[in-house]
Amino acid sequence: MTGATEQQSSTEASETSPHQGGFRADFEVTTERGGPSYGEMVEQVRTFMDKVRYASPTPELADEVIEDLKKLNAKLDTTLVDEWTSPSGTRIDLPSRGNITLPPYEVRNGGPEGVDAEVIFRRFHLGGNGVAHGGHVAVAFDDLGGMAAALRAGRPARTAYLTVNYRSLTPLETPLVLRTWVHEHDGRKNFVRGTLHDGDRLCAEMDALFIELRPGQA
Ligand SMILES: CCCCCCCCCCCCCC(=O)SCCNC(=O)CCNC(=O)[C@H](O)C(C)(C)COP(=O)(O)OP(=O)(O)OC[C@H]1O[C@@H](n2cnc3c(N)ncnc32)[C@H](O)[C@@H]1OP(=O)(O)O
Repeated sequence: MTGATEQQSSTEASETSPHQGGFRADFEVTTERGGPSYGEMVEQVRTFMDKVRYASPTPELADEVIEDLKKLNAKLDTTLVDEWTSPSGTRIDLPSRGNITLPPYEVRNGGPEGVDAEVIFRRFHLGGNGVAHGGHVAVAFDDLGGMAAALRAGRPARTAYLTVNYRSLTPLETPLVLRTWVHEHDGRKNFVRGTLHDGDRLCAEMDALFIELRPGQA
Protein backbone atom coordinates (compact mmCIF):
# COMPACT_ATOMS: atom_id res chain seq x y z
CA MET A 1 0.00 0.00 0.00
CA THR A 2 2.90 2.33 0.73
CA GLY A 3 4.05 2.11 -2.88
CA ALA A 4 0.56 2.94 -4.20
CA THR A 5 0.31 6.04 -1.99
CA GLU A 6 3.73 7.28 -3.02
CA GLN A 7 2.85 6.79 -6.66
CA GLN A 8 -0.45 8.69 -6.39
CA SER A 9 1.19 11.66 -4.71
CA SER A 10 3.75 11.96 -7.48
CA THR A 11 1.18 11.94 -10.32
CA GLU A 12 -1.16 14.75 -9.30
CA ALA A 13 -2.15 17.11 -12.12
CA SER A 14 0.02 20.19 -12.30
CA GLU A 15 -1.56 23.65 -12.42
CA THR A 16 -0.60 23.92 -16.07
CA SER A 17 -2.21 20.63 -17.08
CA PRO A 18 -4.13 21.25 -20.31
CA HIS A 19 -7.47 19.74 -19.34
CA GLN A 20 -10.96 20.76 -18.38
CA GLY A 21 -13.30 18.64 -16.31
CA GLY A 22 -13.11 14.88 -16.58
CA PHE A 23 -11.30 14.57 -19.87
CA ARG A 24 -8.80 16.41 -22.01
CA ALA A 25 -10.51 19.52 -23.42
CA ASP A 26 -8.91 18.90 -26.78
CA PHE A 27 -7.95 15.32 -27.24
CA GLU A 28 -4.22 15.44 -27.63
CA VAL A 29 -2.78 12.96 -30.07
CA THR A 30 0.95 12.38 -30.14
CA THR A 31 3.46 10.06 -31.75
CA GLU A 32 6.53 11.14 -29.82
CA ARG A 33 5.74 11.19 -26.11
CA GLY A 34 7.71 8.48 -24.34
CA GLY A 35 10.12 8.14 -27.26
CA PRO A 36 10.49 5.63 -30.08
CA SER A 37 10.76 2.59 -27.78
CA TYR A 38 7.65 3.33 -25.67
CA GLY A 39 5.48 0.90 -27.67
CA GLU A 40 8.02 -1.88 -27.33
CA MET A 41 8.25 -1.22 -23.58
CA VAL A 42 4.47 -1.59 -23.25
CA GLU A 43 4.57 -4.72 -25.40
CA GLN A 44 7.24 -6.29 -23.20
CA VAL A 45 5.07 -5.63 -20.12
CA ARG A 46 2.10 -7.28 -21.86
CA THR A 47 4.30 -10.28 -22.66
CA PHE A 48 5.38 -10.39 -19.03
CA MET A 49 1.73 -10.38 -17.92
CA ASP A 50 1.02 -13.23 -20.38
CA LYS A 51 3.76 -15.21 -18.71
CA VAL A 52 2.68 -14.33 -15.17
CA ARG A 53 -0.83 -15.59 -16.01
CA TYR A 54 0.50 -19.07 -16.81
CA ALA A 55 3.73 -19.27 -14.79
CA SER A 56 4.10 -21.53 -11.77
CA PRO A 57 7.45 -20.32 -10.37
CA THR A 58 9.44 -21.93 -7.62
CA PRO A 59 9.59 -19.80 -4.44
CA GLU A 60 13.21 -18.97 -5.31
CA LEU A 61 12.32 -17.80 -8.80
CA ALA A 62 9.37 -15.75 -7.48
CA ASP A 63 11.75 -13.99 -5.05
CA GLU A 64 14.20 -13.33 -7.88
CA VAL A 65 11.47 -11.89 -10.11
CA ILE A 66 10.25 -9.69 -7.23
CA GLU A 67 13.74 -8.22 -6.81
CA ASP A 68 13.98 -7.56 -10.56
CA LEU A 69 10.53 -5.92 -10.57
CA LYS A 70 11.43 -3.70 -7.60
CA LYS A 71 14.40 -2.41 -9.61
CA LEU A 72 12.22 -1.75 -12.66
CA ASN A 73 9.58 0.02 -10.55
CA ALA A 74 12.29 2.21 -9.01
CA LYS A 75 13.48 3.16 -12.51
CA LEU A 76 9.98 4.25 -13.56
CA ASP A 77 9.48 6.12 -10.25
CA THR A 78 11.96 8.69 -11.54
CA THR A 79 9.79 9.46 -14.61
CA LEU A 80 6.20 9.66 -13.28
CA VAL A 81 4.04 12.51 -14.65
CA ASP A 82 0.34 13.34 -14.32
CA GLU A 83 -2.27 11.58 -16.46
CA TRP A 84 -2.60 14.53 -18.85
CA THR A 85 1.04 14.49 -19.88
CA SER A 86 1.66 10.75 -19.84
CA PRO A 87 2.14 9.14 -23.28
CA SER A 88 -0.41 6.46 -22.35
CA GLY A 89 -3.67 6.95 -24.25
CA THR A 90 -2.31 9.62 -26.60
CA ARG A 91 0.10 7.67 -28.82
CA ILE A 92 -2.04 7.16 -31.93
CA ASP A 93 0.82 5.31 -33.65
CA LEU A 94 0.63 2.47 -31.09
CA PRO A 95 -1.93 -0.27 -30.36
CA SER A 96 -4.68 1.11 -28.07
CA ARG A 97 -2.93 4.51 -28.18
CA GLY A 98 -0.20 3.06 -25.96
CA ASN A 99 -2.63 2.45 -23.09
CA ILE A 100 -1.43 -0.70 -21.38
CA THR A 101 -4.70 -1.26 -19.52
CA LEU A 102 -6.64 -1.82 -22.77
CA PRO A 103 -6.69 -4.97 -24.88
CA PRO A 104 -4.35 -4.10 -27.77
CA TYR A 105 -6.27 -2.94 -30.85
CA GLU A 106 -5.45 -1.18 -34.09
CA VAL A 107 -7.98 1.14 -35.70
CA ARG A 108 -8.32 0.23 -39.39
CA ASN A 109 -10.88 2.97 -40.07
CA GLY A 110 -12.28 5.63 -37.78
CA GLY A 111 -14.48 8.67 -38.38
CA PRO A 112 -17.94 10.14 -37.80
CA GLU A 113 -19.49 7.02 -39.38
CA GLY A 114 -17.90 4.72 -36.83
CA VAL A 115 -14.80 2.77 -35.91
CA ASP A 116 -13.48 -0.48 -37.36
CA ALA A 117 -10.65 -2.02 -35.34
CA GLU A 118 -8.68 -5.22 -35.03
CA VAL A 119 -8.33 -6.38 -31.44
CA ILE A 120 -6.35 -9.24 -29.95
CA PHE A 121 -7.13 -10.53 -26.48
CA ARG A 122 -3.87 -11.71 -24.98
CA ARG A 123 -3.13 -14.75 -22.85
CA PHE A 124 -3.44 -12.57 -19.71
CA HIS A 125 -7.03 -11.71 -20.73
CA LEU A 126 -7.98 -15.32 -19.99
CA GLY A 127 -11.33 -15.80 -18.28
CA GLY A 128 -11.37 -19.59 -18.20
CA ASN A 129 -11.35 -22.60 -20.48
CA GLY A 130 -8.97 -20.88 -22.92
CA VAL A 131 -11.21 -17.91 -23.83
CA ALA A 132 -11.39 -14.21 -22.98
CA HIS A 133 -12.82 -12.84 -19.73
CA GLY A 134 -16.08 -11.01 -20.42
CA GLY A 135 -14.94 -7.95 -18.49
CA HIS A 136 -12.05 -7.46 -20.89
CA VAL A 137 -14.45 -7.70 -23.83
CA ALA A 138 -16.53 -4.91 -22.22
CA VAL A 139 -13.41 -2.76 -21.77
CA ALA A 140 -12.65 -3.01 -25.50
CA PHE A 141 -16.24 -2.05 -26.35
CA ASP A 142 -16.13 0.87 -23.88
CA ASP A 143 -13.02 2.43 -25.34
CA LEU A 144 -13.95 1.92 -28.99
CA GLY A 145 -17.59 2.89 -28.31
CA GLY A 146 -16.35 6.08 -26.65
CA MET A 147 -14.14 6.70 -29.65
CA ALA A 148 -17.10 6.34 -32.06
CA ALA A 149 -19.10 8.85 -29.99
CA ALA A 150 -16.17 11.29 -29.76
CA LEU A 151 -15.41 11.11 -33.47
CA ARG A 152 -19.06 11.77 -34.35
CA ALA A 153 -19.55 14.54 -31.80
CA GLY A 154 -16.11 16.13 -32.11
CA ARG A 155 -15.75 16.18 -28.33
CA PRO A 156 -15.28 13.69 -25.49
CA ALA A 157 -18.17 11.59 -24.23
CA ARG A 158 -18.59 9.50 -21.12
CA THR A 159 -20.28 6.14 -20.74
CA ALA A 160 -23.70 6.37 -19.06
CA TYR A 161 -24.53 2.68 -19.60
CA LEU A 162 -23.03 -0.18 -21.52
CA THR A 163 -24.61 -3.58 -22.11
CA VAL A 164 -22.75 -6.51 -23.63
CA ASN A 165 -24.51 -9.55 -25.01
CA TYR A 166 -22.08 -12.44 -25.16
CA ARG A 167 -23.20 -14.51 -28.16
CA SER A 168 -20.34 -17.02 -28.40
CA LEU A 169 -16.89 -17.60 -26.92
CA THR A 170 -14.19 -14.98 -27.60
CA PRO A 171 -10.83 -16.58 -28.43
CA LEU A 172 -7.43 -15.41 -27.19
CA GLU A 173 -4.45 -14.58 -29.43
CA THR A 174 -6.68 -14.26 -32.50
CA PRO A 175 -7.17 -11.11 -34.58
CA LEU A 176 -10.84 -10.16 -34.11
CA VAL A 177 -12.87 -7.38 -35.74
CA LEU A 178 -14.54 -4.92 -33.39
CA ARG A 179 -16.88 -2.30 -34.91
CA THR A 180 -18.68 0.56 -33.16
CA TRP A 181 -20.98 3.24 -34.53
CA VAL A 182 -23.47 5.85 -33.33
CA HIS A 183 -26.82 4.57 -34.52
CA GLU A 184 -28.78 7.47 -33.05
CA HIS A 185 -28.02 10.78 -31.33
CA ASP A 186 -30.16 13.28 -29.50
CA GLY A 187 -28.57 16.41 -28.03
CA ARG A 188 -25.57 15.24 -26.00
CA LYS A 189 -26.72 11.61 -26.06
CA ASN A 190 -24.97 9.19 -28.40
CA PHE A 191 -26.54 5.73 -28.63
CA VAL A 192 -23.71 3.49 -29.74
CA ARG A 193 -23.80 -0.07 -30.98
CA GLY A 194 -20.94 -2.47 -31.47
CA THR A 195 -20.08 -5.94 -32.66
CA LEU A 196 -17.12 -8.27 -32.12
CA HIS A 197 -16.48 -10.96 -34.73
CA ASP A 198 -14.09 -13.87 -35.11
CA GLY A 199 -14.29 -14.24 -38.88
CA ASP A 200 -18.01 -14.62 -39.62
CA ARG A 201 -18.85 -15.68 -36.07
CA LEU A 202 -20.43 -13.07 -33.80
CA CYS A 203 -18.73 -13.23 -30.37
CA ALA A 204 -20.46 -10.28 -28.68
CA GLU A 205 -22.62 -7.21 -29.23
CA MET A 206 -22.74 -3.88 -27.40
CA ASP A 207 -25.52 -1.39 -26.76
CA ALA A 208 -24.37 1.76 -24.95
CA LEU A 209 -25.09 5.39 -24.22
CA PHE A 210 -22.27 7.95 -24.27
CA ILE A 211 -23.03 11.48 -23.08
CA GLU A 212 -20.98 14.34 -24.52
CA LEU A 213 -19.37 16.32 -21.71
CA ARG A 214 -19.99 20.02 -21.35
CA PRO A 215 -16.78 22.13 -21.20
CA GLY A 216 -15.38 21.93 -17.70
CA GLN A 217 -17.70 19.09 -16.65
CA ALA A 218 -16.07 16.88 -14.03
C1 LIG B 1 -8.02 9.54 -32.66
C2 LIG B 1 -8.23 9.92 -31.32
C3 LIG B 1 -9.73 10.06 -30.99
C4 LIG B 1 -9.95 10.19 -29.51
C5 LIG B 1 -10.90 9.18 -29.04
C6 LIG B 1 -10.78 9.00 -27.55
C7 LIG B 1 -11.46 7.76 -27.19
C8 LIG B 1 -11.49 7.59 -25.70
C9 LIG B 1 -12.68 6.81 -25.33
C10 LIG B 1 -12.70 6.56 -23.86
C11 LIG B 1 -14.05 6.04 -23.48
C12 LIG B 1 -14.09 5.66 -22.04
C13 LIG B 1 -15.40 6.07 -21.46
C14 LIG B 1 -15.49 5.73 -20.02
O1 LIG B 1 -15.14 4.68 -19.60
S1 LIG B 1 -16.16 6.92 -19.02
C15 LIG B 1 -16.09 6.22 -17.37
C16 LIG B 1 -17.34 5.48 -16.98
N1 LIG B 1 -18.45 6.37 -16.88
C17 LIG B 1 -18.66 7.16 -15.82
O2 LIG B 1 -17.92 7.19 -14.86
C18 LIG B 1 -19.89 8.05 -15.90
C19 LIG B 1 -20.42 8.51 -14.55
N2 LIG B 1 -21.63 9.28 -14.78
C20 LIG B 1 -21.56 10.61 -15.12
O3 LIG B 1 -20.47 11.20 -15.12
C21 LIG B 1 -22.83 11.30 -15.51
O4 LIG B 1 -23.94 10.56 -15.05
C22 LIG B 1 -22.94 11.48 -17.05
C23 LIG B 1 -21.79 12.36 -17.56
C24 LIG B 1 -22.93 10.14 -17.82
C25 LIG B 1 -24.28 12.15 -17.39
O5 LIG B 1 -24.39 13.29 -16.56
P1 LIG B 1 -24.79 14.74 -17.15
O6 LIG B 1 -25.00 15.61 -15.99
O7 LIG B 1 -23.79 15.17 -18.17
O8 LIG B 1 -26.10 14.45 -17.94
P2 LIG B 1 -27.60 14.29 -17.39
O9 LIG B 1 -27.64 13.48 -16.17
O10 LIG B 1 -28.24 15.65 -17.41
O11 LIG B 1 -28.20 13.41 -18.57
C26 LIG B 1 -28.21 13.88 -19.90
C27 LIG B 1 -29.23 13.05 -20.63
O12 LIG B 1 -28.79 11.67 -20.63
C28 LIG B 1 -29.76 10.85 -19.95
N3 LIG B 1 -29.04 9.82 -19.20
C29 LIG B 1 -27.99 10.02 -18.35
N4 LIG B 1 -27.58 8.85 -17.84
C30 LIG B 1 -28.40 7.90 -18.36
C31 LIG B 1 -28.47 6.50 -18.22
N5 LIG B 1 -27.61 5.81 -17.44
N6 LIG B 1 -29.42 5.85 -18.90
C32 LIG B 1 -30.29 6.51 -19.72
N7 LIG B 1 -30.25 7.84 -19.91
C33 LIG B 1 -29.34 8.53 -19.22
C34 LIG B 1 -30.53 11.79 -19.05
O13 LIG B 1 -31.82 11.25 -18.75
C35 LIG B 1 -30.61 13.03 -19.92
O14 LIG B 1 -31.56 12.81 -20.94
P3 LIG B 1 -32.50 14.04 -21.40
O15 LIG B 1 -33.28 14.43 -20.19
O16 LIG B 1 -31.58 15.11 -21.89
O17 LIG B 1 -33.33 13.44 -22.52
